[in-house]
Amino acid sequence: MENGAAPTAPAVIVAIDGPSGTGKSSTSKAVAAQLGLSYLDTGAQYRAITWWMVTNGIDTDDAQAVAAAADKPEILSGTAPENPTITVDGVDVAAPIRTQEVTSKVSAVSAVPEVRARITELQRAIAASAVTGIVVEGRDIGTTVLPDADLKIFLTASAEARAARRSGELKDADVKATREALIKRDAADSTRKTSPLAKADDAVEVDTTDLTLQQVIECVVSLVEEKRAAR
Ligand SMILES: Nc1ncnc2c1ncn2[C@@H]1O[C@H](COP(=O)(O)OP(=O)(O)O)[C@@H](O)[C@H]1O
Ligand SMILES: Nc1ccn([C@H]2C[C@H](O)[C@@H](COP(=O)(O)OP(=O)(O)O)O2)c(=O)n1
Repeated sequence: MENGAAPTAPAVIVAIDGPSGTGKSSTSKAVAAQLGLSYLDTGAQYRAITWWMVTNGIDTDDAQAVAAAADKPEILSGTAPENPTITVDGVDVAAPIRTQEVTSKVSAVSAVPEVRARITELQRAIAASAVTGIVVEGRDIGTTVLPDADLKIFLTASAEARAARRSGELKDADVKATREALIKRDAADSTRKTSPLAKADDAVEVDTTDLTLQQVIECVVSLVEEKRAAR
């Protein structure tokens, strides 16, 4: 090493994909915090662009109108795992991107190729600038956004477990209705033409149905540490 500087570990890139309610966000944030890595919630970016379309009166079922507006909003993600942030044109949208309206429209907006191209470019730039590394969670991170990630995880869980977890987060939620909405969104996300929700061939699949969140976090931390030790 020149100037006697301590050797620094190369940045580690972790991709975590899977359907809704499998534990991607909670696991990714905790793993990133524990290992001193950045954290990116790519679902929040798709929700943010969907929020912008809704707020600006764009018909989200009109793919051409969505495509034509795809490069208009400026979407910024703060990647500290203890305090992830998201703004659109300078407005904090952390709360409004979680409404039922945005949730019901996000699959249609995120299926539009121009939207995916725009958001994928943002995601790659954020990953490239993460000094110690990053945990990126979504649907197509291991397959499309970061195919050279050091570690790819694909989380799964039964529809029952996922619906129970999601409805536990929402006041007055009906588990049956939540389960139906979640299955419908997963089907739309898995069958779209452009980079659908899919497990990469080299991803490690973890079924979280009968695991506690803590167990899932420990499992992923061990897998990252194994990868780091092997380099
Ligand atoms: N293994 C688990 N066991 C029980 N609850 C979990 C588990 N993993 C996550 N949760 C809870 O389920 C809900 C959805 O988790 P989240 O991380 O948002 O999933 P995703 O990002 O995959 O949609 C959260 O309330 C979270 O605390
Ligand atoms: N990499 C990604 C991440 C999310 N999306 C789309 C598809 C998802 O239904 C929405 C919302 O994702 P988000 O992770 O916030 O969804 P959850 O409600 O946490 O399951 O965004 C995507 O197309 N590609």
